[in-house]
This record gives sequence, structure tokens and C-alpha cells, in this order.
Amino acid sequence: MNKTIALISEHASPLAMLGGVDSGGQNIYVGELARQLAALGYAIDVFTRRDDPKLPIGVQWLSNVRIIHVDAGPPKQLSKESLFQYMDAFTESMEAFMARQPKRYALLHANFWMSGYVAMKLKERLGVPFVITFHALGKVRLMHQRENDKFPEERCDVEAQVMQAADGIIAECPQDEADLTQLYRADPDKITMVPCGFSPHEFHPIDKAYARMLLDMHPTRKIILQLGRMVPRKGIDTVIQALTQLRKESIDAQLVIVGGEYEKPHLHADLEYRRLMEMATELGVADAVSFEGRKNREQLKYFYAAADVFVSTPWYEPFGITPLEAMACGTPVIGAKVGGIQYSVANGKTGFLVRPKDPQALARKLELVLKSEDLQLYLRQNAIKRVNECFTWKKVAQQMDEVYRRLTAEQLDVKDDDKRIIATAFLEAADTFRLSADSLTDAILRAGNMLAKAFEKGGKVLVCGNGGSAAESLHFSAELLGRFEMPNRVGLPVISLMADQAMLTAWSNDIGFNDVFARQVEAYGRPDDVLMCLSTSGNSPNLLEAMEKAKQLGMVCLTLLGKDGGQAAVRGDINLIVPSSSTQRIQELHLHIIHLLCTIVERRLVNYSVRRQAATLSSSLVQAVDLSVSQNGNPKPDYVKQKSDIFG
Ligand SMILES: O=C(CO)[C@@H](O)[C@H](O)[C@H](O)[C@H](O)COP(=O)(O)O
Ligand SMILES: [Zn+2]
Repeated sequence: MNKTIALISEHASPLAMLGGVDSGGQNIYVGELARQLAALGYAIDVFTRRDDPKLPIGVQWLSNVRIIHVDAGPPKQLSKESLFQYMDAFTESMEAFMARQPKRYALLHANFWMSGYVAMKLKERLGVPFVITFHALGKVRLMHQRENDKFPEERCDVEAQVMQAADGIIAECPQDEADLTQLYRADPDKITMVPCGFSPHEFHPIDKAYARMLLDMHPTRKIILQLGRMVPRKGIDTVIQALTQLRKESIDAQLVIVGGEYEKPHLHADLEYRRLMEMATELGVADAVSFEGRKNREQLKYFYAAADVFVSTPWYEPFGITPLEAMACGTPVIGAKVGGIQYSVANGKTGFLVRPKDPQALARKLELVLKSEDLQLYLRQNAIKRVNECFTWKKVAQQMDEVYRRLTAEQLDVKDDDKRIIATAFLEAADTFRLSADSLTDAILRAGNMLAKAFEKGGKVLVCGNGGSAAESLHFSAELLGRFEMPNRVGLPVISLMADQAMLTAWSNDIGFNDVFARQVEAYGRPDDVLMCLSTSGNSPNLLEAMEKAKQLGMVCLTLLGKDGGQAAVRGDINLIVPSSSTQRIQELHLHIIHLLCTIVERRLVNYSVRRQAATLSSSLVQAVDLSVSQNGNPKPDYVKQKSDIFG
């Protein structure tokens, strides 16, 4: 296979440390997805912003996975809220890098809205399809933390544009899918649900006593674990408040909080830590709350395994990887009924779901779980089973592989289909040309001669048609009234009946469309004139009425038709019926016939002028029988001014 995929993740590099304010789930998502996709045979380049001047352009992270550091804005740590202004530069740098690669990227997979912007621009420029995982949506974020949102205002608009432009959208859970379709009107057909995952090598059941021993934790005390980024929306205060309820019920439990900006909690620098600390003190439970600070990833499984229950009660959560990790380590989860948590945690089976910001409800479920070892065992077994069946990164990558295959194959299919359509149309056109050459040559000659004769006699041609045929009628008049192949001839009187816009619109508007052409035939038509009608169906009423009128005036009717010739073929004096049932092929042949008619007309007129000049010279008196005056009294035109003009 070995398709090359570009994962774009402007602010979250798999190489970055985890647990800080700006790093979290997305770093893991991109890193683990890249790792598993590489295992499936893809070559992966992860494009992320260079935030340190010392970073090399490319790092071979794993075999088949490179991390590419893209120059966009100053090469230093910046908050993700300030990055959008550098996304055009990101696009430029990434495009330049892509151009230097020997292999074309089959697909771009953008992560987060700003990378989506980059992918959208690259698709515009290079035509590479893209899929996007938003990880979080601006409108959802605004609903929950309007006052704290520091992203630029255009975020939601950009997200909507990206959804429009994307070839595929990954929803991480049913809630995400609902947000995409309901808040943004994203096309449901583009959306595939692929959850986040965990790695069983990293997170697996460990003996609780052993974990506690390693972490120096009390061997028997009830332990509630809260782990993840420490920002207000994670709802850690709800857990602290619930602790006071438990106290009232005489349940002695310790809340262990892992996460934050620093390895050791920093009272002055870490504001959220300070806020929570003060709250715990105020509520009188400070002695039951321990802040552990940020931990290395390798240590996390011991914390999960050491806990009796894991709690995650954010106000909202696009997916939430920590509940998966806890369940993988065999720890029941009590989670908020929001976002991906309500999907990953099976209520009553692997843990419980409670409303966010509801310490009472949380306390009740905590009590339930902490009081019953049997329930804990039941939840534990289900949790391990569920996450290993549904949420490993390997499974995620397999599902993503299906999406990629579909999108890259669809590109091929569409292109192949288009190619087939083009090839068929050419063959069809070639066939129609060949068949027409066989069946129409004589009729075209007759029509050309008839037109030339009409001009010779001082007559004119009125030409009309609808739509494409209207355009062809103009085409015909332009060739003859103007210039075709012969230089220096006078203009030939051809009037296209669709050229007078004011008349056409007024008449159609006031009286009707069916006699717009008949009306003009009545005004312009003379017995020596020809009415030429172009129609693919031969059944357009305005053409049929024009022909009726022309007949009444003694004009000749020439038709260019197709299919079975329709009603027009019954009325026409000379009918050129293209042997095809396809409107387009018929129109294409009509243009060809028009050119052939012009060729013949010009050739006949040259002969006529030469004949006429010769006749005038040899016996001007005898020829006074009148070559220069037509039947209806019009002077006959000298179409070619000088023989030498024609033959050089
Ligand atoms: O060019 C096309 C289709 O290829 C159209 O504009 C097409 O000419 C219009 O539908 C006409 O109204 C069709 O009229 P007709 O050929 O049946 O007399
Ligand atoms: Zn057309």
C-alpha cells in the first residue's frame, strides 16, 4: 500500500510534553494514530508548527513516521489562541515542503480548525483531498465558556468553510456528530464516526496494592482519582464539592488530583491549582485532597490502577481520553453525561454518568461505587472488556484506514468515471460525424446550393433556434454577415431572429413566446428568402410557427434537426437531420454543418461572381436580360468585388 498521508496538527506535536494547558488529547491522538497507521503500511508525515528554533525540519520519529516542523510565526511557544494569524505562512511552508517530496500525498488529515484551514487552502492549490477531526468545535466551546474564549472571532466561520471543503469529517462520538450537523449544518454523508483510543501497552490492569505501594499511597483508604488538564471547564471543583457530601455520609475518601502546569504544584504560578486549593480549604476537605502535579505518561497507569474510582466531570468534553485509560486499567469511571464521555462510559456497566456541575449526583454515585466491592468488580470487568473491544488505537486506525481508502478510492473512481464519460463522448461524436458524412453529404450540398442561390437572387436568410441553437443561429449570421474564409467579400444578408433582445423580451412578455420568430418572419420575410431553423427536437413551437409563416410567404424552409426530426421535418423543404439522439452530439454536428454550409455558399458565390464578370465582359448588351436585377426588383449584389481579391 504505502500511501503517504499528511497529518496536520498545527499546535499539537506528538513530541510535545503532555499535561500542560495547550497540550493534551490531540497530541496523543495524532501520535498514536500516526503510529498505528504506519503499522498498517502507511507512510505518515506529521506537520506541526516549529515552536523552538532548535527543532530540525524533520524528525524520523518511528519507522514510517516523520515529524515535520513547519515555519509559521516566531519559533517559540505561543498559545494556540494566537496561532491563526500564522496559518497562511504555515500553508506556504507546508506546500514548499510537499513540493520537494518525491511522492505525492494521497490525503491530508487535519486536526483542529486551524489545520483544517491549512488543509482547505492546500486542497485549493494542489487538489489533494482532506479529512478533518475537529477535536473541539468553536460553537460548542462558546456555549460553555463564552467569556473565557480567546480564539479569534472568525473561528466558527472558518470551521463551517472547512466542513464545506472537506472530503470527509471525523466525528469522535454521537454528540460530536450531532454538533456538526445541527450547529454547523455539516453534510451528514461526509461524516464518519471514529472514536479516540488508548494503547493497551500503555494502559492495562495492574494490581491495586502493587500500584499503591509504588506510589506510596495508603493501602486501604478509598481513593478517588481525577486526572487531566487543570482548567476550570474540567469541573474539578464539582469533585471537591462532592467530597464534602461524602464526608457527611461518613465516607472517608481521598481525592487525588493529577495534572497541572508543573511537576510539583506551584501555588503562585498555577492559578487553577490555587483556586481549587482555596476551595478545598474553604469547604473543610483540604486534608482529603492531594495535588500530585503533572506526571509522566509512564506513571499514569499506576495512578489509574491505584484508584477505586476515576472521576471526570467536565462541563463539556469533545471526547475525553482519560476515562478510556482509566477503564483500560480496570478502574470504574463516574463521568459527566457530556460529549464523548456519555458514549465511552456505559452507564451502569463500566461506571456511571451524572449531570455536569452536580456535586450531589456525583456524591451519590461515588457512594454507591465506593461502598460495594462487588459492584466495583463488576464495573471493572466490563470496563476492561469494553475498551479493549471498541477503543484501542489499533481499532481507531483500522476505521480511519477505511475512511482513507474510501476517500482516496473515491477520488480515483470519480476521475475514472469522468475519463470514461469523456472517452465515450468522443467516440459518440466520432460516430455521429461518420454517420452524418454518410447520410447528410448530399443534403448539405443541396442546402448550400439553395442558400447560395437565394443570395444570388438578392434574397436573405432568417435564422432561428432556442438555447444552444439560438447561439448557433448567431454563429451562422456572424460567419456570413461577417467573415468566414473568404477575405474581401461583402456581407451576406443573414438575420438571426434571436438577436433583437428588446423585441424578444417584449413580445414574449406581453403576448407569448410561440410566435416571437413568426412575428419577425412576417416583418422581414420575402419570397426569395430562406428561413433556417435549428432544433434538436424539431418540436419547439416557436420554430414551427415561424415555418408556417414562412410557407405562407413563399419562402424556402431549411432545417437543422436531430433525433427523428420532429414536426419541423414535416414542414421543412430541406431537412438536415443529424443521426443521433443526443442533444449535445446533435448540436456539435449542427455547428459543423453550419461551417460546411458557409464553405459551400462562399464557393458558389465566387463561381457566380466569376461567371457574372465573364458574362458582363463578353456581351454586356445581351446580358442586359438582367443579371443585376432580381425578380422582386432588388439589385443583385456583386458578392466578390474583384476576382483578384479572391485568388490573390
Ligand atoms: O444547448 C442546450 C442543450 O445542449 C440547450 O440550451 C437547448 O438548446 C435548449 O434546451 C433548447 O430550448 C432546446 O430546444 P430544441 O433544440 O428542442 O429546439
Ligand atoms: Zn448545448
